[in-house]
Amino acid sequence: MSGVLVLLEHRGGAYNRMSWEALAAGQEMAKAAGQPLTAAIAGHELEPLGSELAGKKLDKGYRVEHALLKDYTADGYVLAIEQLIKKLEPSFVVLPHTYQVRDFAPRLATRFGQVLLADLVGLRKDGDSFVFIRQLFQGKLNADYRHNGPVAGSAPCFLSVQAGAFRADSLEAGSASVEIFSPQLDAGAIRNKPQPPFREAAQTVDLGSASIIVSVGRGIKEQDNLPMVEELAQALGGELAASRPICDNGWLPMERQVGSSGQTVSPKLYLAIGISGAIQHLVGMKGSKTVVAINKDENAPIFEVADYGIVGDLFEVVPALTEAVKKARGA
Ligand SMILES: Cc1cc2nc3c(=O)[nH]c(=O)nc-3n(C[C@H](O)[C@H](O)[C@H](O)COP(=O)(O)OP(=O)(O)OC[C@H]3O[C@@H](n4cnc5c(N)ncnc54)[C@H](O)[C@@H]3O)c2cc1C
Repeated sequence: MSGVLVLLEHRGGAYNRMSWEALAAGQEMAKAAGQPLTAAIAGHELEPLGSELAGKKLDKGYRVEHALLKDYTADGYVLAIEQLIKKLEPSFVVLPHTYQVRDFAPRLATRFGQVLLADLVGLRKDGDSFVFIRQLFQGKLNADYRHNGPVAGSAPCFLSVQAGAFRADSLEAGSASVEIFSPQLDAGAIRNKPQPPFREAAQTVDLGSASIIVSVGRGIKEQDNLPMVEELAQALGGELAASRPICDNGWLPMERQVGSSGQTVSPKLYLAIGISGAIQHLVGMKGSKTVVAINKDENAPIFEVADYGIVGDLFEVVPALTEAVKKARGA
């Protein structure tokens, strides 16, 4: 038993970004452990995706192909991938922490008497083993986890990695052979009916292409206070965005949500106003060129990713900033 197996996810004939991030995590682990790296996709008629996978640095790729895998079902995926894992006997199985993975991966791990170590934000090598890092209490604590394995004959360690925790742009290119693996599947064993996939957020507002974003969090306290932040966004010529609680409250539409279950943005300027900086928010905006945070708590995690921080009451700072911007622009 040896090696790292990464399971990639695809939809509509394309991989999602988080799959490449999971593969980057797999490359890092394989390199650190000196173990082979394999990667797999499951579905039907996956040739173009297989060719794309062949261009990455890995030892081997697999297309887990069956007509019954054409549409995703948890039953189908668990049965098929279980067979691949039994054939390859990897030490680690790495997945992106997507909604689909949350649906089937715990059951897959249970088949091997394992749990899924979910939503990792990092890992490090410690002697012969790995330490995996997960966040607790809304990102206030980082916890270290170890797996007892790998030992001969033991089941693999199942891991899923959080969006943004590894960088897809650090993925190494290469040339790998990708072969077809045909699992034995029986229609009677697939009890789920394929459903339309869950969508994180409707994207009618394209925050992804905005160069200035003014983002507001729970520090704003009430919906009635939002126009104050809107005015700053307008003065700067930027788009208004928000953390999840603001959208969950219905104060702003879901498409303005930034984060792991919202949009991923990388503007030139990201203003975080009354946002604590939970990891689920940070993964959606940490690619921003310049981050300015306004928060009354000097220990708020947002300051760790901020280029400029203003420790203060947003109800004083925001109107003053809007005034200053208007003045500077001669408005
Ligand atoms: C599966 C999952 C997915 C999630 N996806 C997302 C996501 O996509 N996007 C997202 O944002 N969150 C997401 N979350 C929620 C996330 O964990 C946090 O709960 C959320 O980001 C917190 O939002 P916030 O920073 O606005 O609120 P809080 O954490 O409550 O922070 C409010 C901040 O405002 C500051 N503040 C208060 N009053 C003032 C004032 N007068 N002046 C200045 N500062 C003030 C406080 O100091 C505090 O730091 C997700 C959670 C889960 C479990």
